[in-house]
Amino acid sequence: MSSPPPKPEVGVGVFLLKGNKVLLGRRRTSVGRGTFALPGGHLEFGESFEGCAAREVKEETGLDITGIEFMTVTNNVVSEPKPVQLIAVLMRAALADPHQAPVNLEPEKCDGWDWYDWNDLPQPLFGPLETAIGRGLNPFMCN
Ligand SMILES: Nc1nc2c([nH]c(=O)n2[C@H]2C[C@H](O)[C@@H](COP(=O)(O)OP(=O)(O)OP(=O)(O)O)O2)c(=O)[nH]1
Ligand SMILES: [Mg+2]
Repeated sequence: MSSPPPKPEVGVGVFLLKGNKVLLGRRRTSVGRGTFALPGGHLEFGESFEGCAAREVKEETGLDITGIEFMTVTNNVVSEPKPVQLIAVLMRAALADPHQAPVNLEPEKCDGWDWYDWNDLPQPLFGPLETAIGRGLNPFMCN
């Protein structure tokens, strides 16, 4: 008998904006390894999207964020290294302290954080992020 398909995962990703730049880090984890993605992670039981965004950014970068707003939801099936359906709630936010610098607090998951010009994003982007931007998502535009 074949095993049942895996349950979809719910994640929250954060466009952290500074001037015309966005914070990205290259993933070391198996899903999307080697691609540039937003800080973020899995929604915990009972958590709000804003709460998850603030917690994950703090855990991964040490940064405190403010002005956290919902942008959109993505829904992707990734087949490597194993099939998984990723539901990502994408938020945007700003630095609470514009002088605070990111620290790579989970080096087993990320090569390091850096600010990238929105008009000159690094490649390759994490698939679900690439898809959302390719559809016209722009966190610098009002919605
Ligand atoms: N970080 C991040 N995750 C994203 C993006 N787009 C997207 O679909 N996701 C999905 C992939 C994962 O299924 C989910 C959680 O993100 P993650 O892979 O960074 O999770 P994590 O290890 O930091 O989380 P955790 O288990 O420690 O809570 O969100 C994105 O741009 N950035
Ligand atoms: Mg993460």
